[in-house]
Amino acid sequence: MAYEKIAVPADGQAIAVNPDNSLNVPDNPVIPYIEGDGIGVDITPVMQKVIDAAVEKAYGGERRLHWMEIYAGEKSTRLYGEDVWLPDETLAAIREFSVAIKGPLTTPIGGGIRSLNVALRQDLDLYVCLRPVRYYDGTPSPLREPEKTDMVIFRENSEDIYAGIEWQAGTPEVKKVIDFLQQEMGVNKIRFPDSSGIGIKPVSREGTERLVRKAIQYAIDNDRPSVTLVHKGNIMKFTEGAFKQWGYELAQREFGAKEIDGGPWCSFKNPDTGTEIVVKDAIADAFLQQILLRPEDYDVIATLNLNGDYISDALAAQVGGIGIAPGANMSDTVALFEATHGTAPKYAGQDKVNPGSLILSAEMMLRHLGWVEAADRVVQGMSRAIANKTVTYDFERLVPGASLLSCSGFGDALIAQMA
Ligand SMILES: NC(=O)C1=CN([C@@H]2O[C@H](COP(=O)(O)OP(=O)(O)OC[C@H]3O[C@@H](n4cnc5c(N)ncnc54)[C@H](OP(=O)(O)O)[C@@H]3O)[C@@H](O)[C@H]2O)C=CC1
Ligand SMILES: O=C(O)CCC(=O)C(=O)O
Ligand SMILES: [Mg+2]
Repeated sequence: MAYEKIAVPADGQAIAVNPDNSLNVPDNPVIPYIEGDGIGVDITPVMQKVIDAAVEKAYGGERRLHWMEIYAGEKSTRLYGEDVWLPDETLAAIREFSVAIKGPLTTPIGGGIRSLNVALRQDLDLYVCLRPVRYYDGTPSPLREPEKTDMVIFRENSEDIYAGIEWQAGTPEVKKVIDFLQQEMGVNKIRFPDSSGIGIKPVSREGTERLVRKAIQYAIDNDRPSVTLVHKGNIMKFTEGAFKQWGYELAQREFGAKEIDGGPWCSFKNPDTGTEIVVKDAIADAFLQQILLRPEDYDVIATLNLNGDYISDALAAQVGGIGIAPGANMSDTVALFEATHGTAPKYAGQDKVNPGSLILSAEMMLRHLGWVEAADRVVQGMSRAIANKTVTYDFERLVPGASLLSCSGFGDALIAQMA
């Protein structure tokens, strides 16, 4: 496809998706990347340098990523025009090249601009937000035994209140919605109808099933002992309660799970290893205290969009903070890797923040490509740099005796530790 502002590297090749959704990865794949707003300018080049070094060390020049810049957010408005936050060709490039990575993008609070991060997920139907949470030795943590936190979050990425269906208080539109609810639906529980904004929370069986299916399959493929459906179904019965119900039904119907002691928990044998996988559920508020008190009880987490957003940052804090928490947004054919944190605007351009989150997101990307030798080197470099206490400000302020490195300095320390 011909692009207007995107320069496709002449010596790179597109990753192809096979009919069974596996990837056909050439040795010179083109990887589209969005630099990101705020600290994107600091962390993205460091991530690229670390990943290039890991690939070089692993494959000695036989394999190389060909980075291709694509645009979204403030940089896009400078290039394409002041109202163009997410150009069509950015979406087209991610679709064409199948695997991409992005820095964080700003979403102003209130006002009319909706989240570009959410828009990317919705437009590309990247319905899984995958966020693994694990401990690296030496990382500062508020827990006594942080190594017991080892979870993988599957956050539903396309529905829930993130669908952005809402109307502002005081507008004719919200009045129409409230009139409809009161007059035609018999609703009499809107406490202050004249000054309410209204938001809608769609949660479907299809959306739930495709997410829970991925979470259970991940538990099978990675020999994990449990999948926990996290919801607030006691209050939101037909959305979060239905998510739980549909999740259990799917586990029984598609994976042959059987109820334990009359249910609703159920379990089945991993077809690959024969070990038992338990499918259970937890109510979101109780879950947030359980992860602090008994993190070892939880492995794979399947949850709705808003819960997943909260849980991601809370769990990240247990093992060092959002500065090193990685993630990916995935459909069956496209994967867009991204840090869990945002644009941290007060640190933008200072070469200060931790690039670990984006680097570990790229490490997930290498694994997704099947380039495990390079991915392993990234983990090795990260583990050793942290264990050596050569860290960025966020860790340095919490670790006695640590040496303070800049964002780029940490990238270099990580590279120096790779075999
Ligand atoms: N996927 C995305 O692109 C996301 C975008 N956003 C957007 O980002 C903007 C800012 O959001 P905000 O709520 O401030 O959240 P941020 O995640 O940007 O920052 C919150 C705090 O987290 C810490 N932090 C974040 N990133 C790093 C890092 N790389 N290294 C070390 N510490 C880090 C800093 O803590 P401290 O002050 O203690 O140093 C920072 O002040 C908003 O517009 C929001 O919508 C938010 C989340 C995700
Ligand atoms: O899009 C945003 O501005 C925030 C998104 C977010 O917090 C997340 O995806 O974790
Ligand atoms: Mg978030």
